[in-house]
Amino acid sequence: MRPTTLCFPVNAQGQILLGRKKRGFGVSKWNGFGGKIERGETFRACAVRELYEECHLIADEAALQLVAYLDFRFPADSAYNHIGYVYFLHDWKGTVTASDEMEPCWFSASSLPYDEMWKADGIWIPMILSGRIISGTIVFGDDNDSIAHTDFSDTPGLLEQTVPDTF
Ligand SMILES: COc1nc(N)nc2c1ncn2[C@H]1C[C@H](O)[C@@H](COP(=O)(O)OP(=O)(O)OP(=O)(O)O)O1
Repeated sequence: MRPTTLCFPVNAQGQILLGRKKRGFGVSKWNGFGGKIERGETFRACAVRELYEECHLIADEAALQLVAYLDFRFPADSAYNHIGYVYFLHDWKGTVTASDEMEPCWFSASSLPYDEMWKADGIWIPMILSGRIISGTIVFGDDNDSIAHTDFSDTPGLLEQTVPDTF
């Protein structure tokens, strides 16, 4: 799978905007907004484009706050293997509206719907909500859904890699 981005808008009350995925990878799960990078894009350009496509918020690349680098591994089906950069966003233009891909909803940071999210989200999202900047590997089980293993470390000063030109 091509490299991805994931963006979590955070409003002035500290609420997090999630979207319920209507189709594709992770369908029916709540998640941040993002998707696969397109040829010639930077990670930040991908994050800005996907945010607009999925909930119609308009972001400036410079406003994206990089908080995590994740390496998602699926030993049972390596075609799903991918990396992703995760951003918080506190400043945007426009109004949140649904798209054909996501049904958006604001959640209190202390009551995110982890039961209806990717299973590892309940491990790493609390880390970034507490202010940590992390890099991690998440290894999924044979069902490509349960967690076999995770490994996270603090990486202050995290920066995006150059986009590989091999995907
Ligand atoms: C496997 O664990 C994951 N956890 C979380 N929280 N988010 C994940 C995981 N794996 C992928 N993601 C994110 C990364 C992207 O934001 C989306 C997947 O993007 P998608 O496949 O929908 O990409 P698009 O380019 O939007 O899709 P189309 O090809 O349908 O346009 O999930």
